[in-house]
Amino acid sequence: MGSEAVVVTGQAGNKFMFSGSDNGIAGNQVVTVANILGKRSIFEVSGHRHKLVRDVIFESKLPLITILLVALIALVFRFFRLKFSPLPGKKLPPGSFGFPLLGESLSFMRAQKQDRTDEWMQTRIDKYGPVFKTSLAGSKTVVLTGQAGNRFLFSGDDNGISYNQPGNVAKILGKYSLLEISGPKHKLIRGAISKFLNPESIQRYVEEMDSLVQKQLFKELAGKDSVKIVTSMKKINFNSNTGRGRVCKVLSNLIAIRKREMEEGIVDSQDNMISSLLVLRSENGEPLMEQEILDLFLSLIMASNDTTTVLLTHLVRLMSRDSEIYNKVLAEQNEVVEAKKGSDGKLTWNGIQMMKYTWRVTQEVMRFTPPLLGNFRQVTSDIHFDGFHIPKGWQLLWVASSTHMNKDIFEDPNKFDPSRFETSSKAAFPPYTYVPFGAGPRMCPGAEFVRAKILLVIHHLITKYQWTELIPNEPVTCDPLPYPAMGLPVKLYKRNGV
Ligand code: HEM
Repeated sequence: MGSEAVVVTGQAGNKFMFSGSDNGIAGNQVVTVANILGKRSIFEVSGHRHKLVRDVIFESKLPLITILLVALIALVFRFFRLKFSPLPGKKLPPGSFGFPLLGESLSFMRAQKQDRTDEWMQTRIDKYGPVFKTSLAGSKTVVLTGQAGNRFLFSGDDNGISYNQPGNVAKILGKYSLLEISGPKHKLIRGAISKFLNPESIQRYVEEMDSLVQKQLFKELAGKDSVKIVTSMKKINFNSNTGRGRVCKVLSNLIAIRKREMEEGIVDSQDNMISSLLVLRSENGEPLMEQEILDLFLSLIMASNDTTTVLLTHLVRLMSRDSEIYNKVLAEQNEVVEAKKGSDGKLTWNGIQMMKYTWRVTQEVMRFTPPLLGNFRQVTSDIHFDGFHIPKGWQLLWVASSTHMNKDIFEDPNKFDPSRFETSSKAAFPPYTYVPFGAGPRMCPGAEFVRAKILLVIHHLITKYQWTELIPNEPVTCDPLPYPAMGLPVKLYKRNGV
C-alpha cells in the first residue's frame, strides 16, 4: 500500500503490538479505510478520547446489536457523504443528489409514470437555474436545459461527451449499433445510411412505401370496429412481437442474398442500404463484419419503431379530440385523393408535398409531446459549461420540453397552434430550440423518412375512417416513451363508400 512495513509474529511480538497503543504505536488505519470510517471513529482516536469512547461502548448497558447497528449506519452515511461530496475547489452545478444510492430516481420515475416530467424539471430549474445536478439511474447527472445547454450537449460529440447508451440499451442494440460507435467510423457509416434516408432517396421509393403502408394498415384494421391504436400502429411500423433472434435471421439471409446479387452483378452497390454497407471500407481499407451490419439494421429498427408509433398515436388521439383539426386534415387529404386521380391513383412525392397542414399539425404534436423526451450522454473527460465543472464519469441529460415550452421561444407555448410552423421551422425558431429529432452530429437520420411515413399512414387512415376514443381522458404514462396508459382504444367507423 505504498508504505514500508515490519510484520510482527509470535507471542512476544503480539504482546508488544497489542500493549503498545500510544507508546510509539498508533491504532490508526490506512488512508482509504480512515476516509471511510471518519477521523473520529474508535479506530482513529487515541489516548484519553479513545478510552472514553471505548467505555461508552463497552461499559454501557445498551445491547451490543444496537451499538453495532448505530455504528453500521454511521459507516454507511460516512461512505455516501464521501462518495457524493463535491470536489474541493471545483464549482459544481447546483442541485441535489437526493438519497444515498437511489438519488432522485424514484421521484423522477414517478413523475414520468404520471406524465409530469416537465413539472419535475421545471421545479428544479426554478430552484437551481437551467443547469443543475441530480442523481439518476445510479449516476451523477447534470441536466442541461435551454438553447445554450442544448447547443453545448449536441455539438460536444467526442469532445469529452460520448453518446454511448446505458448498459441495458447497449445490450439490446448490439455493440456495433450506430448509437454505440463514434469518431470517424460513426461519420463513415452514418453517411452511408443517411444517403438512403434523405429526401432524394425517399422520393424514389415513396410509391413502394405507400403500397406497403396501405397493405399493412388495411390488413390490421379490416373487419374491426374497434382497435387499440398503439398495438395497430406498432404492427404497421414493425411487428413488435418479432424477437431479436428472428429479425437477425431474416437480416442474415438478406445480407447473403445481397452479397450474391452483387457478385452476379444483378444489383449495384448503391441500389440499397445493405449493398452499400457491404462495399463500405474504413480508413484502413477494412470492410464491415456481418455482425456490424446486423447491429446497424437492428438499431435502425429499434430507433424507429417506438418513436414513430408514439407520434402516430398522439396524432390519432389529437384528431379524435379536436374536430376542427380533424376536418382541416381531412380536407387536405381529400385534395390529395383528387390529385392522385391524375397519376393512376398512386401517391407520389408531389402528393406528400401537398400535405403541408397535416405536417404542421404533426410538428406541433412533437413540440407538445416529443416522442423522445430527452436522452443521456456520458462525460468521458472533465468538461466545463456556464462556469460549472462537470467531472469525468458523470452523465448529461438533455430535455426537449425545456425549449419546446419556453415562452421566450414559442409564443403562448401551452396553446396548440400548428400555424406557428407556417414558415419553415428553421427560419422561425433559433437553432437548438425545436429538437424533437435532436440536433448536431447525432441528429436523427430518420427525420425525413418519418415525415413520409406519418403522412402516408394518416392519408389512408383519415380518408377511409373516422374514430372516437373509448376511454375519455385516458392518461399518458412515460415508460419511458409517452404512451396512453391503456393503449388508446378507439371505435372505428368506415367512411361511406369505403
Ligand atoms: C417520430 C419518430 C422519431 C423521433 C421522434 C426520433 C428522435 C430521435 C432523436 C431525438 C435522436 C437523437 C437522440 C440524441 O441526440 O440524444 C435520434 C437519433 C437516431 N434516430 Fe431517430 N427518431 C425517430 C425515428 C427514427 C427513424 C424512423 C429512424 C430510422 C430509420 C431513426 C434512427 C435514428 C438513429 C440511427 C439515431 C442515432 C443517430 C446517431 O447516433 O448518429 N429514428 N432520433
